[in-house]
Amino acid sequence: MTNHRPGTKSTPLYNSDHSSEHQIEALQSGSVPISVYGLGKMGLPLAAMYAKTTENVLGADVDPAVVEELNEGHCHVKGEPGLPELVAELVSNGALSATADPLEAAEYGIVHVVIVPTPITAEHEPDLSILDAVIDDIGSGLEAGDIVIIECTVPPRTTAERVRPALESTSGLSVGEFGLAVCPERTSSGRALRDIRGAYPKVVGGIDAESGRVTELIYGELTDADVLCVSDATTAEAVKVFEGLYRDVNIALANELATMADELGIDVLEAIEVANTQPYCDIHRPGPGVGGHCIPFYPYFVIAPFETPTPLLETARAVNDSMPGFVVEKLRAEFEAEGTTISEASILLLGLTYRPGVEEIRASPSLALAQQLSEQDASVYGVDPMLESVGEFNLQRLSLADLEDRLFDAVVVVTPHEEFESIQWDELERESGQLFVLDGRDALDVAEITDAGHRLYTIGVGGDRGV
Ligand SMILES: NC(=O)C1=CN([C@@H]2O[C@H](COP(=O)(O)OP(=O)(O)OC[C@H]3O[C@@H](n4cnc5c(N)ncnc54)[C@H](O)[C@@H]3O)[C@@H](O)[C@H]2O)C=CC1
Ligand SMILES: CC(=O)N[C@@H]1[C@@H](OP(=O)(O)OP(=O)(O)OC[C@H]2O[C@@H](n3ccc(=O)[nH]c3=O)[C@H](O)[C@@H]2O)O[C@H](C(=O)O)[C@@H](O)[C@@H]1O
Repeated sequence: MTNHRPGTKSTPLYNSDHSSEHQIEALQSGSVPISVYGLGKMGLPLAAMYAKTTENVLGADVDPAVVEELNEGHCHVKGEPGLPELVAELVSNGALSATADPLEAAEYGIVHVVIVPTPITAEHEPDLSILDAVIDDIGSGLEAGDIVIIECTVPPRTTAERVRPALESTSGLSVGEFGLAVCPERTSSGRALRDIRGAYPKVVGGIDAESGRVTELIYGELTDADVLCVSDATTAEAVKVFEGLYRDVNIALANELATMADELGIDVLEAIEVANTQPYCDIHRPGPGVGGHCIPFYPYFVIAPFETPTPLLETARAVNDSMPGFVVEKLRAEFEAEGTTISEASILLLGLTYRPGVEEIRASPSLALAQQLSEQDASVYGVDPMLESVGEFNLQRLSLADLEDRLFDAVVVVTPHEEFESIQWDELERESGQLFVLDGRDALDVAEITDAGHRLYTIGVGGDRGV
């Protein structure tokens, strides 16, 4: 991969004297080198889409295995339709390559796209240490005419008050000499290429007007959808976080209503489905918890850094975090009702990642479930076809094949991977009495479970639908 820094074929976009048409032509012809920092579930598809458009992307990732796999034309991200083929094509034609040295990428790119993890700490504070490290790397290679685009999700005001001063101090340049903007990634794993290509508008907010203009021009070439330019960088950050807050609060509403199913004596899922026929109603789906490193984390990007009280966000987090406990209590009550105890039980968790088809375990409900069940001395087992190792979980790993000759007292459907459709429920048995099946995601065929003679409890439905 040759270096296209200014002085050769490179064409800076920020403060460019060229026409927009010339800038777009330069972008499309490989004269605008792009550096993408973070080649994970979001960064790799994004780098690929940038490379497809600009033919000149250097990805940077601190994980040597990620870099090595990419440079061999392999796609380390699972479950993204079209991505393996696209990565292979782009690497073979020289449009995409990777380095384990972010400093090399900082020297290389004119456009610097940042999409690294922005997790929270154990104390529920935003952890921007990785972002800080990348920004320091970029600052060391930043040149006049460059632009930095923050795609990772960050607390509002981060770009204006944390990223900008850091870039200015490490580069010795000021905004006005380089650009800085926010274009939050709104994509979902499992449909990343479709989403990035344009399932919905891209949102762009610049630290200054020229940054907004350049970023709008770039994403206008990347996406088929609209590019919505908002007032400033902080507004763009807030748009992304607000989407996640809406989802967490809405899921909490569904979960709270689901816990009422037994007392109401109705199928709450049916009530939700019919309520949602009203165009102003969009109650989400209840479940055994809310996982991933997005939805459960984003509320803390507002709760922690700001003084304004956020009782709704905190209550929603508490409701969603209580759902694994709701499942454990259901199991305990079931065993108690039959005269046994959870401490004598052998319990199987089906699905350990946070949602089907995505190889991510952060904040997965199964983490809390395994921990809480183990604390009650239950024997806990877990199956997940997406995971090679389950060291983070307090349970014993089983394969789907292992289920044939095992006896369980209860099975909990936490994350219904499509591989579980092959389970022969009539072959699952308990040493004595009925197997108790708790369906956390309304994923099972009721008749199949009850015809097999098992007891079924579905979150949101209660214990006796269809039987
Ligand atoms: N996963 C998702 O569904 C979505 C995630 N996002 C946001 O995108 C960002 C990234 O998320 P994911 O791609 O899911 O994370 P990920 O954990 O899948 O990938 C992150 C990648 O960054 C690399 N990395 C870590 N430190 C680095 C550094 N200092 N320099 C360069 N690379 C480094 C890691 O090795 C890893 O390959 C986060 O801010 C997240 O909130 C936004 C929309 C959707
Ligand atoms: C509004 C929205 O759909 N946001 C998406 C979300 O993707 P993510 O991969 O986190 O999946 P998700 O479907 O939100 O699920 C998160 C968690 O919530 C649970 N969940 C989800 C929806 C629901 O009705 N009930 C429910 O319990 C899921 O099981 C999972 O454990 O968060 C992504 C992100 O911001 O990282 C975002 O880009 C995605 O578009």
